[in-house]
Amino acid sequence: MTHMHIAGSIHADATQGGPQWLEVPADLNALDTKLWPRGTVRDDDGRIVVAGIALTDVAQEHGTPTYVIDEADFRSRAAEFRDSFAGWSIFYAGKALLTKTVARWAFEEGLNLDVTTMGEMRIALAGGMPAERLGFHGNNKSDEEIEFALEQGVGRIIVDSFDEIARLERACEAGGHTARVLVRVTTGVEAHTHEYIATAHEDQKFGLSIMGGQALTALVRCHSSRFLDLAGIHSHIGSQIFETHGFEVAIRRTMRLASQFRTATGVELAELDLGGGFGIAYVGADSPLATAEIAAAFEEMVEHECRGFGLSRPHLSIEPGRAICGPAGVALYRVGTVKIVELEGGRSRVYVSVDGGMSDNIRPALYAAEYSAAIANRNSSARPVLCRVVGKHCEGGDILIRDVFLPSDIAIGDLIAVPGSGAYARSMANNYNQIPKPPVVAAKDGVTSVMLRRETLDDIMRLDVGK
Ligand SMILES: Cc1ncc(COP(=O)(O)O)c(C=O)c1O
Ligand SMILES: N[C@@H](CCCC[NH3+])C(=O)O
Repeated sequence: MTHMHIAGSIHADATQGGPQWLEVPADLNALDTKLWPRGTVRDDDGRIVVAGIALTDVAQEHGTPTYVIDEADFRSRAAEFRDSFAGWSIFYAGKALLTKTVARWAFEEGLNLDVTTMGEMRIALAGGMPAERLGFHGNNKSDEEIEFALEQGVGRIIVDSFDEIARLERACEAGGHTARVLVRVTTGVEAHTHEYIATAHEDQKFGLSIMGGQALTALVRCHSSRFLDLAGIHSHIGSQIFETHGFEVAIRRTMRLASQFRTATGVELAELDLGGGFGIAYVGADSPLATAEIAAAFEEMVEHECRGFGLSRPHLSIEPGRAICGPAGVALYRVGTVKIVELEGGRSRVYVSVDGGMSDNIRPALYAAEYSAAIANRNSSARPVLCRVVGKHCEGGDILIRDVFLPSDIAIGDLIAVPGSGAYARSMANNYNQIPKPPVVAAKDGVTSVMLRRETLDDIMRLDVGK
């Protein structure tokens, strides 16, 4: 196999769609610490070691693809939010990654949990998260979900529409419950992130508009309901956000809304929930703020707006998901084929196919999300080659990593580890091409334990009850 004419082996070439910013790494064996679970190293044999266990051993024990979650890393990030945002309520967003074990970790670290469906509620409760520590989200909660939440004593329901308010009141009346609610509002903030994960601009499905007046109407409506106990306002501007400006605007607009509510009712709202959205590093060029910096900025912004509107400081909440579980997770794949595709002008591109793809990580296909990767089973002194890491699905867009430098001796059987895979990978996994979903394995002190077992083809076959 020759790599003589591989474009991008010298530098990333924009004419091939290679990003200009992607620098040729000086040492492909070095691990950029901001991308990997804390404490990840290469051992003397060149194997990547996460939480004290070599990924080669993980692959041997659990097969590939597999998601590995470093328990200590998850817990340390949870604790960082708890400690940096002292006095705030932290709701870990279970949509990012939820298993019973993960719910228990969140609980043990003093966090609450944000859930969006019956399934998430059931897993959270089964993991020992007390119902009163759950915040129930969703723009189309079913009667069944609402009744279940009320019966279990879910701590708060974040209402998203007038239909839901009416549905919730009916369920409260029928079951003799009172529901503590927050009203999810759209602040009109254009969060600097992918369109599909920005959630506060006007023209999308979540929340009730501040600008259009529905948010205030909904707050007053909940306040005057004998079945609802209005806690306050909820705003979530989007996800994978690196700067605080969008939050600043959201805080100003929600505080203004709280002040308008006070004018309308004479009552000050007790709580403001600012949602999640804190970005993480997927590639070297990403530089997220430290949790403590975000907390300090938020405190200052809230204080400023409270002063401006003459409001007392409400109880504050946030809902980080990705920032807690994302960096804790690594996806492990095995290389199955390496193909050199000839391009125009005598150039070529290296396609490295792994044994997973868009069924276990839909994010690159859905959001053009970027990832990085490293060979996990060995060191290599071969020169860096710009590669495209692709999956095994029947889809040209089944690209896991569009551009990444890997050593030119990458070969069949090598293990590829993709950091930042703890969030929204397994939780958004699907069975495209009837591929079973990979397991999620917790790693701690050199030992792994399966949190979610690998789906089997039998599981999939059993669903097919046709003749
Ligand atoms: C209401 C709500 N809260 C919290 C989150 C968690 O977001 P992230 O994982 O970006 O922190 C989301 C997802 O975007 C969400 O929709
Ligand atoms: N699923 C999105 C983010 C969260 C959307 C939920 N509101 C992602 O993978 O980045």
